[in-house]
Amino acid sequence: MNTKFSDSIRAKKQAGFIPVIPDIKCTSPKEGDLLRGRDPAEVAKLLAEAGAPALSVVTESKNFGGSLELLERIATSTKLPTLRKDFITCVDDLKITKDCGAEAILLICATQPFSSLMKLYEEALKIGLEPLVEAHTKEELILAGKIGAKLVGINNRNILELERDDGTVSATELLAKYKPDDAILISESSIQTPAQAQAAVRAGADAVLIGTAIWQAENMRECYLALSRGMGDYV
Ligand SMILES: O=C(O)c1ccccc1NCC(=O)[C@H](O)[C@H](O)COP(=O)(O)O
Repeated sequence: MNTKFSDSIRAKKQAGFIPVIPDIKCTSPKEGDLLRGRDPAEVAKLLAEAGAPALSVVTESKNFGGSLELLERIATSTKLPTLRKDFITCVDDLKITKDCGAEAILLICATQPFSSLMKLYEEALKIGLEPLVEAHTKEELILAGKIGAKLVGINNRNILELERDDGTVSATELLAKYKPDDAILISESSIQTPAQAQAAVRAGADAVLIGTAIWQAENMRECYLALSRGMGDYV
């Protein structure tokens, strides 16, 4: 059985690194094609070998070019705990995610009312998936606390604008203090440099989730290593 998503993040942090979760995303609604001919599963392998504690795979197809097949390929080939990022709306989505071999599932506060979020949260735990509850405002972080979330994300961008807005790490700096006390906090999106990854950690994040900067780097491995050390002038 794979290590739990949250345990893997904790272990990387205890080893003295910034736990950087690479986001395997084929297309960015803002930047276009990120693959540029590369096989995303091979990239996932490369980043796993560079020391990633966990992976995120965007499965939404229309805007991000993802798929469940890709999730399954990556979850089964890397053996790293894998998060499915998509707009999850029903219990069937959870079962399918588990069947693909994922360990964690994204639940977005902005996309549904409290009652359905709560139901999905409880069902995810029953099925054996760790729910990452994603917030973009103070109110949503308070909601995450009411749900009892132990894994919380601050998306520095507004996902309802499909990543076309210019988020910055200052969203994490402003909001981190509202996260539930005992939750692991992940700062997501718009982190481009080691200094920004450091800033997220200084603000209270336990981990960062980074896609575009790694995909656009000339040397993905070196970029990954610089981000996880929080230093260097890569990117
Ligand atoms: O995060 C979401 O809510 C989400 C839901 C469905 C599809 C995609 C979604 N987000 C995309 C991302 O997670 C970003 O790619 C990720 O945070 C990395 O951002 P960046 O480093 O700016 O590419």
